[in-house]
Amino acid sequence: AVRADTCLRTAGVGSAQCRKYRAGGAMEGGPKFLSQAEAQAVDEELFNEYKFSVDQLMELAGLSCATAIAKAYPVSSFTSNLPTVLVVCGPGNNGGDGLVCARHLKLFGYEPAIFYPKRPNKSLFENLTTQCQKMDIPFLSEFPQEAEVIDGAYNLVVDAIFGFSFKGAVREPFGTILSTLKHITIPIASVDIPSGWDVEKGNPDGIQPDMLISLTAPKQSAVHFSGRYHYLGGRFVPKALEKKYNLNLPTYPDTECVRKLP
Ligand SMILES: NC(=O)C1=CN([C@@H]2O[C@H](COP(=O)(O)OP(=O)(O)OC[C@H]3O[C@@H](n4cnc5c(N)ncnc54)[C@H](O)[C@@H]3O)[C@@H](O)[C@H]2O)[C@@H](O)CC1
Ligand SMILES: [K+]
Repeated sequence: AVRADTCLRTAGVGSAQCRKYRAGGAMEGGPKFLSQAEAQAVDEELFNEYKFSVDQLMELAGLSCATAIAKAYPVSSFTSNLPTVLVVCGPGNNGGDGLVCARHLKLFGYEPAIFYPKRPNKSLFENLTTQCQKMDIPFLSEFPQEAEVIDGAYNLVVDAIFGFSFKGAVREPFGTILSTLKHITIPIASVDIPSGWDVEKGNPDGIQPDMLISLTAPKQSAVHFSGRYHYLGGRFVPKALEKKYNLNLPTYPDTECVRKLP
């Protein structure tokens, strides 16, 4: 859990950010911020004990991301002719969330394009890819090298490269991609964790997204998120599992699949 001393070190005594946290873990009255091991344990339990399938939870996760994006960046807020969005997908389940998110964004009236350079040889990801292709969502064959090209062609970048299983130094081609994303001026919406950030410690030299959609529960690195919009999504956690891990999740409004966090 996030400790008050981490908060004191990074935000300073008496800062608004610091006062939000208390020793031992959670934000005052708010959700617990998970370590990498806790996030992986909750994940395993959802699949092994509660018998959810990956497809099920990925669909809800990706829908949450598209919904949160539509709330923070409605199509009408974009100034360009077309509501274009670039969705960058990584090699694991975070990338799968990105594919689902792109499909729902298309249904919500956006014009997503996907860059998906490392595709796992599994039917789950192949099917999600086919669904997007058949919905006329273009897949880019190359990543734009210049930040200005991305700024000119898109209104928003969805970062679905790495989630809670990211470890160590970023390997190619994602190092180059993240370096370019550090220089764009359009907003980045990160799925679960800003890619390239240590799941617990963050990364002060990494990308600085404008939006973070924490799935299931925020991870410890979310303390370092300084963008405008922090949403919680993934409204699928059974009460007994929430209790076991002391997740202290906030309630979602009526039938919403996301909620804004302070
Ligand atoms: N537990 C949950 O509650 C759910 C999790 N979901 C998503 O699943 C994500 C976790 O998915 P995964 O466990 O598949 O892992 P990730 O998608 O976080 O990443 C794993 C992939 O990244 C690669 N990788 C790791 N470190 C790297 C590095 N330094 N350089 C280059 N490549 C690296 C790994 O080889 C692997 O292919 C979550 O963050 C969330 O987005 C959702 O799909 C559904 C529900
Ligand atoms: K991400």
